[in-house]
Amino acid sequence: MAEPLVIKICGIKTSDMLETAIAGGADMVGFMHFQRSPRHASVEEIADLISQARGRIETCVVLVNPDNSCVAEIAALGPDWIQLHGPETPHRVEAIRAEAGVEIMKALPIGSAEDVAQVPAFVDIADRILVDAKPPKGADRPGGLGDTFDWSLLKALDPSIPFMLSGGLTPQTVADAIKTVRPFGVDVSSGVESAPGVKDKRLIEAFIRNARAAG
Ligand SMILES: O=C(O)c1ccccc1N[C@@H]1O[C@H](COP(=O)(O)O)[C@@H](O)[C@H]1O
Repeated sequence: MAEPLVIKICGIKTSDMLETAIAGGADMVGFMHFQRSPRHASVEEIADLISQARGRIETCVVLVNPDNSCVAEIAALGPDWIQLHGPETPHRVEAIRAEAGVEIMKALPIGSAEDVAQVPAFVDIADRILVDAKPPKGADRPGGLGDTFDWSLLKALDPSIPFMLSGGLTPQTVADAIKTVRPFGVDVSSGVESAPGVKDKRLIEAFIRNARAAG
């Protein structure tokens, strides 16, 4: 039997929206710890959210090219996952994984066939691969921009490599994405917001409902 689709709602900042994701049936929530993000949450806020979520839904803290002290501070909060969403090399991902002692999801930006060719180098190092839209030149952050990418590029990926899909997904597009790309899971942030950093209960519920129906 096929594995059930993993649904991740990312950029949660409030207790209410965490409850919405849990009640809606998401598998995983993400908390951003990156100052330039409109979804940034402090270490203290993330600690409270992880406590609220523990044993109810998987938690993931998103970091961008973190130094060792940041990794240690976040790992001490006991998330299930750390998502690395910066230009971390395979060597650095390996070191962070050893340092953190939690599962690592490596986000990889996709904008060309060359980007897809980078994916296999991370497969045996990260616990999970997340593919995302490559940000435009000059973007102030490497993700969470609501941009999508040409999913047909992923046809070049070895079909035995499981991955999660992100990048501009919305309640309206997630079913098509699942049917077209056949990812292991889906991840959304901007597409379930009414304004940057402001999650919308009805959009979160609709995203989960539509993803489940398609997956
Ligand atoms: O959300 C952000 O601001 C962000 C900043 C830096 C790195 C990653 C970020 N977001 C992650 O990007 C993907 C896709 O997001 P979207 O659905 O296109 O908005 C997702 O994992 C976000 O959590």
